[in-house]
Amino acid sequence: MEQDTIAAISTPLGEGAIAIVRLSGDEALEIANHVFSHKNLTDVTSHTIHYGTLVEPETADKVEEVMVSVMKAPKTFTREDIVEINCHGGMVSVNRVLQLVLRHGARLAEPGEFTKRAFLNGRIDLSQAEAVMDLIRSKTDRAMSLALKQMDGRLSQLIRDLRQQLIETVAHVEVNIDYPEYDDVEEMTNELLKQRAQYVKGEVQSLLRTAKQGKILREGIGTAIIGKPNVGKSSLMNILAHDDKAIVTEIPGTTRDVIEEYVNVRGVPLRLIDTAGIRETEDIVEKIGVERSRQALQDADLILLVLNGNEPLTEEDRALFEAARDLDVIVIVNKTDLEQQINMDDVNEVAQGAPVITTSLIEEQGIDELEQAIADTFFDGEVDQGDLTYVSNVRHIQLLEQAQDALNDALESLEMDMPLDLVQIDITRTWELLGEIIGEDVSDSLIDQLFSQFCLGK
Ligand SMILES: Nc1nc2c(c(=O)[nH]1)N(C=O)[C@@H](CNc1ccc(C(=O)N[C@@H](CCC(=O)O)C(=O)O)cc1)CN2
Ligand SMILES: Nc1nc2c(ncn2[C@@H]2O[C@H](COP(=O)(O)OP(=O)(O)OP(=O)(O)O)[C@@H](O)[C@H]2O)c(=O)[nH]1
Ligand SMILES: [Mg+2]
Repeated sequence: MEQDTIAAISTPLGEGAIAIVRLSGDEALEIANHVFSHKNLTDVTSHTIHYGTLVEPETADKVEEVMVSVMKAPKTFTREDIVEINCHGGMVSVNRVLQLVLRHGARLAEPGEFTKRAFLNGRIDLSQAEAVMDLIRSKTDRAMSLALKQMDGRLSQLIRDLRQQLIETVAHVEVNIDYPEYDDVEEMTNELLKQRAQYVKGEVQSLLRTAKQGKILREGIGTAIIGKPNVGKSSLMNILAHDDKAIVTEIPGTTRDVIEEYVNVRGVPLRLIDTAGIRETEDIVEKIGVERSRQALQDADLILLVLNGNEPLTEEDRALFEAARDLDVIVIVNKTDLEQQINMDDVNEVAQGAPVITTSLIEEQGIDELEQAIADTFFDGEVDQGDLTYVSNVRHIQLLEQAQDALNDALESLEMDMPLDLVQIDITRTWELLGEIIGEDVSDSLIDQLFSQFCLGK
């Protein structure tokens, strides 16, 4: 495929030891060679790196001292010729190098265009390309492992197998209709279709079942720590994060704003949010903080509701339970090192079956039990089934749900002995929907939109 040569800065902008300007396309080598002195880059062995200087070709003015990697098609990231110029990391240096190659025949790449070329040139499919973006955005170990698996093409392979099954079924039905060998061909075909549709539906459903965990592994569980002022919310944040991120003092109303931190609890990634203690207040700053806490509570997947065991349960506490009513809640009765004033029967009653854990955060008591309760809530006690293929991408989940609907339509038509060509339409539709996950038959505008979400130089 004839492609113009693109260039971009592929490392983050800012000061660093080294920065990379990457070129991809038919003229990558020529362009780089044109501004490189010391050596002819067009006849070096592929996948080698070369020391030299970049110069302004007209004036021979030195622009930068660099290392240049040469990777010839097709065994490259884009399947095109790639040149990577390793220059000194600094805003001016790297921009100079980029400007130099742009002035000598390269075009500035769009966001995601390198990966888009890898897709268009068939090195990876769409779900693998999306995984590249997920990998870059990963904020937890788990999220990264998940992205890596998807880059491997696990999901793609599964989807391909299912599509193969569907297309074979369609072909089978055609043959049966066109060349009926037996008298009861209608019935047999009906039976075959039913079996296959059921099988594919089962696979689609089991993929969808991983979606909740996939989303969690990807984004982390939005976990809000709520409670009255001074009960120990920030102390809990710090203990789970193994870091003194939040300020802890004996003054109620210490936390004024929402503090966020990614933490890993027994393999469960949490996006932990420490909030301002919720109470009626006249202090303007605190008031805003309290409002944000209420918002955080709305957005959360899991609530850690902290109570002070050294005080009786108050109306304010009960109001918090009310606010968290329909969410996953873990109740923490803190400060067990002090005299117990709270009535545990009351707590268990308002908890309505939610786990209740007692802790002394100051003496680090009860932390294990709490961590276990968090893990249990989301993985039913078992952490990670390593070989599951997770779907975590919203686009994929939507397509799978639509495929499930189409399969249900097909099965319903079969149940009602509808004409087989009607069933075929639903099966073909399923085949198309699954194809969109891996990028077969997707429109240019969808492709543009997906890749534009990438960062520059990727
Ligand atoms: N300097 C640099 N480091 C980088 C990248 C890069 O583009 N440049 N990558 C950018 O994301 C990642 C590595 N990803 C890559 C993925 C595939 C191929 C590649 O050439 N694949 C060929 C053949 C590989 C071989 O077996 O030799 C292929 O699949 O055909 C290269 C890099 C991370 N590190
Ligand atoms: N005795 C005792 N004190 C604790 C315990 N946990 C926290 N504290 C103390 O309680 C006080 C308040 O703790 P924080 O973690 O700041 O409480 P908070 O809920 O974040 O408070 P606000 O941000 O003001 O809403 C501090 O003096 C902590 O040292 C505990 O288990 N036992
Ligand atoms: Mg606090």
